[in-house]
Amino acid sequence: MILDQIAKDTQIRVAKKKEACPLEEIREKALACENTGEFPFEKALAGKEMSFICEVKRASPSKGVIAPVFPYLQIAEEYEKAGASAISCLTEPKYFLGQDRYLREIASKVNIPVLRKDFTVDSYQVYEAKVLGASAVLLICSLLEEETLRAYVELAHSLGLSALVEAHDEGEIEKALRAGTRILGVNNRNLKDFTVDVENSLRLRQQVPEDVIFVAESGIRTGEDIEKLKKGGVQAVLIGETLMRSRNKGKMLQELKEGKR
Ligand SMILES: O=C(O)c1ccccc1NCC(=O)[C@H](O)[C@H](O)COP(=O)(O)O
Repeated sequence: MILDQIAKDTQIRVAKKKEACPLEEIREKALACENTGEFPFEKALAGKEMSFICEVKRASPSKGVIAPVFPYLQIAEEYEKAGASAISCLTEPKYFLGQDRYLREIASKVNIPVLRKDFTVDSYQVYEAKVLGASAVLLICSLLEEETLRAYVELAHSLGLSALVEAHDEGEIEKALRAGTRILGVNNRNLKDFTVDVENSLRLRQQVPEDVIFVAESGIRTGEDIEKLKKGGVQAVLIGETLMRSRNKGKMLQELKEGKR
């Protein structure tokens, strides 16, 4: 499956990074960063209204290049201005054409929290996310053993980072909850055939307790999708392609928020 290939390549990427800046060094840098213990990402999603995590994404394995022109800072600012709750920034370079610097620059430019969207397979990446200025990291259940998942959730929390733990099915939701997640994302994209179905979030919503923030991820295209998810008790949505392909991203976000599109 594509996820296994991405994970293998990520391990190689992290090993190279460790040669340039060893784990102990990145750990010290992360510990030297400000930690107010306030968890801005979690706070941003915890309101009564539906929260919008808007993604800055150049490409993806399923869609190829989505944004041949990629003014990432401008996009992030447009999202913020249009009322995004948080930004998701891809840093994976091979399949998503992401860069660490996109995250660093965006996090220092906007006043809303930024999620580091990467394929976390090593604690190194959690420390690195903190150093880059992220407020949250993505942890994908299927990439991590339960004990490792728990350890990374705890590590993120100890650094003042939130963890968005991503699940695809009932079993992974149970695993995420046992690992102590406070924010659970259900990915509507089937990573075997890349089909998307927002019903996946609605179906799995019942399994997640009310005190855990529930995020629906992927394949969200219309105001109708948003309304359906709202009615189903979903607190936040993560939207990438629909916004990235729009010529006027701010307007698109506003219309989605109003349930118009
Ligand atoms: O999108 C892919 O092709 C993909 C393939 C393998 C692993 C992850 C993948 N997507 C990452 C995401 O989760 C999305 O970027 C995110 O949920 C936004 O989805 P969308 O709104 O459909 O762009």
